[in-house]
Amino acid sequence: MASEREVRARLQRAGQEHLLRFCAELPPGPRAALLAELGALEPEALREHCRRAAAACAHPPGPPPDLAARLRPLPPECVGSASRCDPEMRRLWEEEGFRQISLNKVAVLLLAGGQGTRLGVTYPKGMYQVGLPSGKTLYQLQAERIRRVEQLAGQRHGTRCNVPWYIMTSEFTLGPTAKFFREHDFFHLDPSNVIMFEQHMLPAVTFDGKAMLEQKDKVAMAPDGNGGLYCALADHQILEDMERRGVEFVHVYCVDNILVRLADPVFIGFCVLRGADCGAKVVEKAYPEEPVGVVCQVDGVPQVVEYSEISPETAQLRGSDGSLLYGLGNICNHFFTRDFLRMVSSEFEPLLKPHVAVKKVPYVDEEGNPVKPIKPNGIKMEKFVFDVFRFAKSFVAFEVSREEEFSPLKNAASAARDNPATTRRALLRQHYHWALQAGACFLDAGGARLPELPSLPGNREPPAICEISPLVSYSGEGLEPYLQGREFRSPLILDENQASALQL
Ligand SMILES: CC(=O)N[C@H]1[C@@H](OP(=O)(O)O)O[C@H](CO)[C@@H](O)[C@@H]1O
Repeated sequence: MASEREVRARLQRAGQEHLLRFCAELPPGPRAALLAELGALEPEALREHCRRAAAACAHPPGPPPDLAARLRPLPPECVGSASRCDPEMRRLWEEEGFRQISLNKVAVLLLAGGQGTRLGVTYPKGMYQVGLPSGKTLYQLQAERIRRVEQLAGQRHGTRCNVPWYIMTSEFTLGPTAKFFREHDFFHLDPSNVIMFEQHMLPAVTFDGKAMLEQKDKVAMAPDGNGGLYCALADHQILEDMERRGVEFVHVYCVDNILVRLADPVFIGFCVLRGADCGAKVVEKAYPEEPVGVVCQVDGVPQVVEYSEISPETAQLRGSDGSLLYGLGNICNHFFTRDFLRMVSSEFEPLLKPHVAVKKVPYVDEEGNPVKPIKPNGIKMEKFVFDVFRFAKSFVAFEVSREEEFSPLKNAASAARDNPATTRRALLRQHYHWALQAGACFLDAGGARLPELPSLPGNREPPAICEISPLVSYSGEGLEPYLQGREFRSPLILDENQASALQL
């Protein structure tokens, strides 16, 4: 381990010697921990990181002044749609997706390094359960969708196949996530097909370019954003692992969308048949200020303009048909070929510009007292996963229905949107709808038929509670043998046991 003198010399080179100001008074254990943490920071990179953070912060906040003039909607030929296409076309995409899955060429990759600050939990978001009757967490729903999609592909092609699950965690989420998976027996997935790896952390920086101490013996560190993926892929030889397994196509997604379709065969098939190296699933934005990035072109190349970086005027622009001009909302579900990921990790990653987030960062003051700031005091620098779209040779966007595929858990219960209640409702409405489509009928306590969904406002609870295990149905398929022509009273929990009982 590096000595204090060595660490001090390195920090001097980075202009960050103040990080050692409490070192002399620390007991041996914490002192060694601090020196180890600081010794791992590469001086030139640290200097550059702090310089960039302060420089970026010196610019006025908000979108770059010339951005609006450089934006264009994506050309229609780059955009496909799952909901507004010929059903035969959709069938072909799905068929192709299943074929690739059955050949073990598809993996999923979860971005799960975030801290869940908005949700207000101290554990990884994937461990959250939104109050479904089954009590399932986001991780469990995702694991079960993987198992079901493997099963469906296997049945179609008479094979046994695997969809490896890569999970990018951070210093905050790796320990608890790994423990949670072990405690739940990997949700009956083969542990050798669940590969966790860690993204980097970067110091938070003051407005004048000084890395911050969170405690006397600990630097205030934050994950380097979901675009930290590309460094992490290289650091942990993940692409080599994919190559060994024969994976060619990767579905990258973020943890919080309760309706996420892992390795969605329709999306995979669409991207593969289009010959795309990079793709993004989108939904139509619900309203101009919705906090989703928009997929569009900047200077003629595909890009996502994040919700924090688009001006309200641009967000409100409408086309001649009255719809939002920049209305393709990014739902953080991306398709990449392994080749594309290799190119990005080995060549283009250094070109990704970090984005600046000004945040409230807990720190210790000059006397060493811990302070919880009430206003933003520090800068976190994050790379964004979608910033690589501009390097694609063939980029496509794929529009899907919000009701079927997008309901993110971002906020605590007190927020009006994207909270535990809205995500639970979105899933239960979907399952109620699937059950009706499969020919089920729900009765109220007095035995009268309950209504179908389309007549109900979007924000209402479904008339009856129906939760369908992903192990029984991935996207509404295959439910008729259990439900057709049958009457149910709320709640109907259709898990594997109930399904077998109903089939008898
Ligand atoms: C950097 C990044 O990936 N931002 C994504 C991501 O936003 P967060 O607010 O960071 O969760 O998810 C949104 C969809 O839920 C998507 O619209 C947005 O562009």
